[in-house]
Amino acid sequence: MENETDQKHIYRQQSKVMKSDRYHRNRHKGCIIWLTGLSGSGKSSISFEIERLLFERNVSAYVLDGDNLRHGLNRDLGFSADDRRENIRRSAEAAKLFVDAGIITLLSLISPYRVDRDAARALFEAGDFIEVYVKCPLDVCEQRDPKGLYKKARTGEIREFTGISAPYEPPLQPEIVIQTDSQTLIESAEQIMQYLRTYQYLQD
Ligand SMILES: Nc1ncnc2c1ncn2[C@@H]1O[C@H](COP(=O)(O)OS(=O)(=O)O)[C@@H](OP(=O)(O)O)[C@H]1O
Ligand SMILES: Nc1ncnc2c1ncn2[C@@H]1O[C@H](COP(=O)(O)OP(=O)(O)O)[C@@H](O)[C@H]1O
Repeated sequence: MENETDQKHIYRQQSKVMKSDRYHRNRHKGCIIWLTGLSGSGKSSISFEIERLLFERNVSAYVLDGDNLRHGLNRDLGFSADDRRENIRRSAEAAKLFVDAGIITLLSLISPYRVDRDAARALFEAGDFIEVYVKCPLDVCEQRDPKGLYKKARTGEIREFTGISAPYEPPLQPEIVIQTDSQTLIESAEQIMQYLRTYQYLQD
């Protein structure tokens, strides 16, 4: 690390507001719901649907969407394995700030490499990280092709496209698996809402 010496002189500052204080005030926990899956599997649709459902219940929730982050914070990054790793690292660090603030944070990123997702998980306390595998066969994603990207990947106009010319490693032990080729969007969102209620992320 180029600034290892400088890092030695940086100290963590402690908030006077405890995590439990926020939980009691907000009546819900802060956590990260990490949605991983192929392009077109349904990550964004599900995230924004849950954000709306939670908002209607007066729960603080916010979506950090991979596409949107790549317009700002991550605009300098492409799709090589190294750039994806940095994309995921920065996004996870940003999400951690939201979680510390007590917000239910939905992060939808293809995040194709297991090692990168595991590194993200390691940033969070046990129970604060909910990995959701948004599972959908490649041929169904390709048929949906909501942005016409698979077509471009097949002609070679887009290189290193996940599922076509770059790998996707499915999670081994995600907290939730959502099968979006056999469910409606509403059913998929409800599956995550049910998890939040069952494990008391929501108090009422
Ligand atoms: N080469 C390549 N591979 C995959 N995806 C591509 C590529 N080029 C552009 N896009 C568009 O970028 C979105 C994926 O960005 P992410 O930040 O989620 O990707 S990653 O987590 O860093 O792998 C992805 O969004 P979603 O379709 O919502 O998944 C695509 O719209
Ligand atoms: N159960 C489901 N959950 C989420 N999306 C679904 C589902 N069934 C069909 N879809 C459709 O699949 C597409 C998924 O696109 P999108 O949410 O942009 O995926 P991603 O963010 O993973 O690229 C949308 O057109 C959506 O309406």
